[in-house]
Amino acid sequence: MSTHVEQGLSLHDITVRFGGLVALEDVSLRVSPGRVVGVIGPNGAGKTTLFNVVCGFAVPQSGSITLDGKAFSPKPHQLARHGIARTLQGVGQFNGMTVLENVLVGVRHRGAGTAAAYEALERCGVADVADAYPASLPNARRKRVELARALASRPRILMLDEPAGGLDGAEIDWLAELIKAVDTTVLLVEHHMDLVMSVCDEILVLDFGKPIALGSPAEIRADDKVTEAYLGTAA
Ligand SMILES: Nc1ncnc2c1ncn2[C@@H]1O[C@H](COP(=O)(O)OP(=O)(O)OP(=O)(O)O)[C@@H](O)[C@H]1O
Repeated sequence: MSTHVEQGLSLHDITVRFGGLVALEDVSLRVSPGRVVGVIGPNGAGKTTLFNVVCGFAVPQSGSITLDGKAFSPKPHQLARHGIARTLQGVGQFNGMTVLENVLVGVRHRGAGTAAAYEALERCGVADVADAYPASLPNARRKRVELARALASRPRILMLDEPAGGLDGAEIDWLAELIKAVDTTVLLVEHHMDLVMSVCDEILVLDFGKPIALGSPAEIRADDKVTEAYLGTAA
């Protein structure tokens, strides 16, 4: 008799429709503990929708999600309770709070405190702006603060939504090193192919909502369907 329980986050045959448009069609994905899993695809492929499903911002018409083998219905306000932290495409920070106060929002519920917030800010190289207001910072620094906010809760699953957006080469290199160094499971939705290829253990490729490939970076690079999907768009 097997007592094996599937650890981590799994999506099973997820379908999401917006009216007549199928944004995700029968998408399955397993995000095992400690892995960095990337989701890529041309514009409109369904990447953000998949991220939104895991965060509870979008509810699938069919399919299911499990967390450590148990049925999971994500709710945005309950993610922290399940050890899931996310960054958003924009930099969703409260402008009326300082950088430190923003990061504390991520740790307060877990009984940790200022030390954990500073540790995350230091790790992301932005402890020097702890007392600044996010709006006064350049985009790249704000994105680092957003990462610090997510990391400060010491999540077991870190979800990153287009973290490379708007960053230059040096910042993307820094981000790649950070993702490789975090000892947590990562689900990364990203356009920047070099970043995805350099940090991911496994990559899911979506095209018009359909999963067209799943494999290691080397397998994805060599997959003709993936090349076709990208060459077939103007992006
Ligand atoms: N709330 C919504 N209402 C209607 N259609 C939507 C909604 N959200 C997404 N879509 C549509 O679903 C499809 C998938 O969109 P999604 O944003 O998930 O793709 P994406 O891969 O993240 O694209 P991009 O790379 O451009 O960010 C697109 O055709 C999009 O127009």
